[in-house]
This record gives sequence, structure tokens and C-alpha cells, in this order.
Amino acid sequence: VDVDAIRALAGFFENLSVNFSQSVPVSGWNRTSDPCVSNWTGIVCYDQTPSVKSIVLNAFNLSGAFNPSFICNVASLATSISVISLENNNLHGDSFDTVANCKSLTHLYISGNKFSGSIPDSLTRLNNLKKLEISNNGFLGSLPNLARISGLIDFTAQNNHLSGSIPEFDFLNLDSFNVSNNDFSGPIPPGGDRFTATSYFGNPRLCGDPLPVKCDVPSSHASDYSKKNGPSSSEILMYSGYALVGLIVILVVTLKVCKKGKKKEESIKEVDHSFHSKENDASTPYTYASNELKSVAMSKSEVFVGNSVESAPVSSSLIVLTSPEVNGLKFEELLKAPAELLGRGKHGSVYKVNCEEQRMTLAVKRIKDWSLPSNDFKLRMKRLNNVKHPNVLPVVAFYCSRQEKLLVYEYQPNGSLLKLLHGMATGQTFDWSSRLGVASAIADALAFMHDELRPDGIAHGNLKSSNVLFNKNMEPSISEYGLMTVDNSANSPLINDTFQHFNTDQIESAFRADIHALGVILLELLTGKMPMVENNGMDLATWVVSVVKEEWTVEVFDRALIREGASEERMVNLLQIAIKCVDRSSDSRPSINQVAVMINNIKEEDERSMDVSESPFSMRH
Ligand SMILES: Nc1ncnc2c1ncn2[C@@H]1O[C@H](COP(=O)(O)OP(=O)(O)OP(=O)(O)O)[C@@H](O)[C@H]1O
Repeated sequence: VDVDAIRALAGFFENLSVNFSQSVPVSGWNRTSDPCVSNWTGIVCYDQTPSVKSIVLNAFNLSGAFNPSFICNVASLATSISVISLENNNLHGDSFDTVANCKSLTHLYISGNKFSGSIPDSLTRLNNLKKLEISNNGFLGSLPNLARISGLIDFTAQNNHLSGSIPEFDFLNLDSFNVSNNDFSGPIPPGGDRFTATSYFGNPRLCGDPLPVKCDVPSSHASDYSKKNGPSSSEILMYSGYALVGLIVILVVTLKVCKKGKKKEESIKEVDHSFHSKENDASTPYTYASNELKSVAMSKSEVFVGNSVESAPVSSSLIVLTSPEVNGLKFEELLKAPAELLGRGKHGSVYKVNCEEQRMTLAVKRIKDWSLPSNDFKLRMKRLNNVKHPNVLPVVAFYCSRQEKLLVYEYQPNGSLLKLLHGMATGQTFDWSSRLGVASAIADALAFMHDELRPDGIAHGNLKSSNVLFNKNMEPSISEYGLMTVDNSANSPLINDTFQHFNTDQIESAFRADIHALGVILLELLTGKMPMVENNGMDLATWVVSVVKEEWTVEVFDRALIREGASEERMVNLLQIAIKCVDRSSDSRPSINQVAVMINNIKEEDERSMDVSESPFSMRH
């Protein structure tokens, strides 16, 4: 490495390391040695030509300034450095414009520092950039138009103070994207719904898919997302107009609905009806939904409460409460209680309902457009009610009419695995042993359910991380077992209007699909990546398999796990199980019992290793 480069690197480090307490040993970084010969801490060099490839100084407690002009203004370094990673220090730096001169940069990681000021426009000149991570800082102002960087596959900027509209991104190309907890406003740009709401949460003035907050403006205005400034006064006037018209519509609809409800109460009749039109009227998805649920019940006079499905009268307006915990809850109470929309899935909407008297919070899933005959539905509920596992969330009540189905669960206050993995608040950690615990609990539960329900041909049918929920003790459970098997989508192998009459092959393929789904969950736990997000056109499973094939295995693991010092050997073992589960050929996938045993072995090994390291005996030897 030439003398200028060595001097520049030493100067760069001096700036980074002002007040550096040598709590973490650092070697090199002086003017008298060569970074590629003397193995400077955090420096990786190319093998063939002795030049600096990457600078990785994560979590070194560095509290100085990031001043890239030292290194990026020296030609030999500017053309050779491809990775700068300075995550989780206390670095500051109001402007780092000159980083744009490091033309070969592919990875810039500066998350978890104390950066403030705006993100320099010059970043858009980094044509080779693949990953840009700037989360957990104090960045202000608007985002430059990073869509110009065509190869960008990872952009995370959560937990800053960024504002203005989100510029256009080439979302199809992105593998991770997160701008949550900032101050962005306006519509999410087209294609942004490729990522879930967790990528956008915490921006109160942001709207549109995938957030549950609709934009007030017609879509023609939504296309104006790239504007950096706020709305003009004429826009404000126009939007107020829309808001006023919306308000009037809501008032008229509410009045009508109230009248309708009253009438129906008077002429207590068993008439099935649907409230699809009501849903369309909803002005915002966050509307308190008790009326919506109430509208189902208002037409039904009967309230059924019982311990088992058998005890419930056969009626089209049936609500059956099947769990002792909710025994005694009156249907009216359920309907009177305030309800709040939790989210909309493929099959319907889920509401959180607070039943104050019972001191209980429930989650009510409303399934629409499901032409499944009520009798089949009831039979299945009856069968499922007889199979209980502590890590499978039971349906505690259900309502069933020709067009409407309601499923009532206990509300799980700690959200879903999807949210835990991909929407973690700052400072939250989801460590390796907890992840292993979740993997083994789900595998055990699935093995139990498969064993019990194989003769009935009932697989889970819709296993995914949003259907793994955590209770108040952070214990995971699988939700929706056996309920969404009937899929209205044309490409479902189980398309059928009844739960019955599936042929043996279809049933077997549903059980094997569950193993695949479990494999995807294991991959999410290991990589921290979203299942549906593509990596260069690949889904998570395909991407992991391709990276592992190229012997870059360690690249796939969640960096949080690596940082934590999780055993690489055990992570690789779990990865191998996951890869077997997602095998394209369903015949080659292991059985659920094999999977459960293998995961439990890894968990036990991990626990043993912790016992050994914590054992007082290990101190003596
Ligand atoms: N019992 C529950 N307690 C707490 N949150 C729940 C409960 N059931 C569902 N949710 C949450 O409500 C939201 C919507 O759930 P829903 O099941 O409709 O969506 P999904 O799982 O994404 O899609 P699908 O319809 O395919 O199951 C999700 O965020 C889910 O985690």
C-alpha cells in the first residue's frame, strides 16, 4: 500500500478515534506499518494486489468524526475500498459528501451512531452501491433520489428524523427496505407495498399501501410522491374539500346504518346478510369496528354460549365459545366492546376487541367471500376443538353464516413473529437462544398437530411468520391451524368449496407444504430477512440456497446473530435443516417428526454449551 494511502488511513482513524479508550484492542492504524502486511484491525485487503478492500470497525466505541475525505480523496484508496462499515459506535459528522469519491463502494454501513444533518445528495453518485444502512442515527431532512443507484438492494434508514416524501425507489430490486420511525409524509410510492407495513410504521403522516391508513387524495395526486416540499395552499384547500365530502358521506352512511340496525332489532329474524358494503364505506381502516361486528349480530337475536361445539344449537347465526377462559362471555358484550382493526390479511380482517367486564382482549377474524358450507365449517371447528397443544392458538368462539365467518381468538399482546423479526424497535434484541426456542416450539407443535390430524387430512395450510403469535410471556403459538386450507385463489392446490373430498395426493401435498412453510420460517429466523422479499429476483429460499451453493454460507446469517457471537456451527446445522425443508421436490423434504427431533438436538446442544460456559466448574479448570 502506498505511503499516501497509509497516511490517509491513519488520519482517518485519528478522526474516528478521538477520545478513544482502548477498551477494544486495535492494532495497526499508524504511519509506520502497512495495513495489508501488518493486519490492521478491521482492514481487509485484496489477495492479488495489496490494496485495501474493506474497513470494518463495528462496535468499537469510536466517538470521533467520520470524515471520508481522508480516504476517498486518495486515488488508490478511492478506487479500491468497497466496504465501509462503522456500525454501532458513537460517531458523528454533519456532512460526509466526499464519500461519493469512493467510487468502488458497494457497502456503506453507518447505522447506530450519532450522525445528524442531512444525507448528502452526492450519495446518489455511488453507482456501485448495493447496501446502504443508516438507521438509528439523527439524520434530518429529505432523502436524495437513491433510485438512481440501479444496483441498490438494501436500504435501511429507520429511527432517524427524515422527512418529506419517500422518493421513488426501484422496489423490485430491493431486498430489504425500512424507513420506519421517521417523519416521512404523503403517499408511499408505487411498488412500496412490496414490503410490509413494518417498513413504514412510525411515520404518522405517511399513507397508502401497505399501511392501513388510506391516502385522502385520489391516486392522481398520489403519483406526486417525489415532490420534496409539503402541499401547496391550493392543494391544502383541495384536500380539505375531499375531507369535507368524505365526512358528509360517513355521516350519511352512519345514519343509514343506525336506522337499519334499529329496524332489524325490531323484526328479530334469522336472515343471513353480509356487510361487505359497509366495509367499502369505511373511511379509514382504523375506524373503530364495533359497529361493523355489531352489524353481523344485530340481525341475529340469539346468543349461544357453551363449552363445546356440541352444546351449541344448530343455527345459521351461531357463535360458539369453546374455551373455559371465555365461558360466560355474552355475545352482546363481545359486540358492545370497542374494536380496533389490527390488520387485513389475504382472507379477511382481524379486530382487537376489548371486553372490559371479563377483563379480556380478543382477536376476531372476519372472513369474507368464503362460500364454504356452514356444516363443513362447523364439523372442522368441532374436530379442531378436540386437538389442543400449548403452542397452537385455539379458536375460542366462532360465528358462521352463509357468507360471513367470524373466528374469535384470545388476543396475543406481543404480536407476530413477522413483526418481531422485521419490525423491532431500537434496543430490542431477539437473540439466538430465543430464536432456537421459537423454532423448536413451532416444530413440536406442528409435529403434534400433524400426528393428530393426519387421519382427518387437516394440515395447517397457511403457516407463515405472521401466523406465529406471542402471548404475554413471549411464548409462541401457531394461529389459524387448519382454517385457511381452503383458498379461493385459482392456483391453490386445495381449491374446493368444502373441506371434504380432497384426494389423497392433495392432502399429502398440504402436509408437505407445511414443512416447506416451516423451512421458510427457519430461514427468516436465521437470516432476519422477509420471506416474500426477493433478492435479485429470488425468494428467500432460492436466495439462501444459491448463496450457500457458492460457499458464502456465513453471508446469509442475520448480522445481529453474528454480532451476538451465536455458534456458527449450530446456525449452519439449523440452516441445513431449513434447506432440506424448502427442497423444491416435496418428496425430498424430511418428515415433521425428523425436523422436530433435529431442531431439538441443536437446542439441547446450545443449552449444554451455555451450561458449560456458565458452570462454576468451568472457571476452575
Ligand atoms: N390472536 C391475535 N392476537 C394478536 N394479533 C393477531 C391475532 N390474530 C391475528 N393477529 C394479527 O392481525 C393481523 C392480521 O392478521 P391476518 O391473519 O388477517 O393476516 P395475515 O396472517 O397476514 O394473512 P392471512 O389472512 O393469510 O392469515 C396480523 O398482523 C396478525 O399478526
